[in-house]
Amino acid sequence: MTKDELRKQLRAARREHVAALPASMRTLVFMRPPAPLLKLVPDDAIIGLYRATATEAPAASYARYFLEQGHAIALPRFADRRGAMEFARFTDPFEESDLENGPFGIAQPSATAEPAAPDVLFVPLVGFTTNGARLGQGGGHYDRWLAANPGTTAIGLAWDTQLVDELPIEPHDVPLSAIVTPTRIYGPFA
Ligand SMILES: Nc1nc2c(c(=O)[nH]1)N(C=O)[C@@H](CNc1ccc(C(=O)N[C@@H](CCC(=O)O)C(=O)O)cc1)CN2
Ligand SMILES: Nc1ncnc2c1ncn2[C@@H]1O[C@H](COP(=O)(O)OP(=O)(O)OP(=O)(O)O)[C@@H](O)[C@H]1O
Repeated sequence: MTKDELRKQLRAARREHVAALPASMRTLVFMRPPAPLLKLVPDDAIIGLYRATATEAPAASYARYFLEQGHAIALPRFADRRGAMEFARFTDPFEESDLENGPFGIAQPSATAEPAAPDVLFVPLVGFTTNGARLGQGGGHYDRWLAANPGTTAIGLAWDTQLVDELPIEPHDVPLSAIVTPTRIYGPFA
């Protein structure tokens, strides 16, 4: 199957999976990072997160958790749809008062928010494999950012239905260090 065919199938599976979850359940998963993964997070690490869409694994509790642990939080920001992805500080994960509408229909830090490059980056995904391969939205945003910032530890957050046996891998695809689902931790991979 091509990446586009896989995306179509996996997005549909993700939508159905989330629609079948009671709203109360959706808010109770991904409450905080599992202990084995915290070993990948240095005390002074800047934590990159994302502002989840309705069907992605929710990342809001992680933002609040890491903020309370004293970490700086950063979210993706785009000047416009064609621009490169950068990261900027997210200081209010409780009220989200410092976010504004972004070009992909995803809230993002305002243009005046201070740039900050994550050391540990939690990423959304469309599909993943047990050994850390990742299929994204197809924009190449994360792959390009990770190629330009090679020291970054990238960790996927996903629903279990996003697991696939195999993904077509291209040379630019950057593997994940670990993936967290509501039932499992895959990795950390050496
Ligand atoms: N929550 C979130 N934030 C993110 C990403 C993401 O995947 N999820 N990105 C990852 O790169 C970057 C934004 N880039 C994006 C590139 C393409 C599409 C996109 O094609 N979205 C589909 C909708 C897919 C669906 O929800 O079924 C679309 O607009 O048709 C979205 C974001 C950074 N921020
Ligand atoms: N490091 C890179 N340098 C230049 N182009 C890149 C790089 N990484 C990815 N691309 C380009 O981005 C496009 C999308 O790539 P791909 O289908 O692998 O995206 P994805 O992994 O699903 O998306 P994302 O990384 O945003 O989650 C492709 O045209 C690819 O050539």
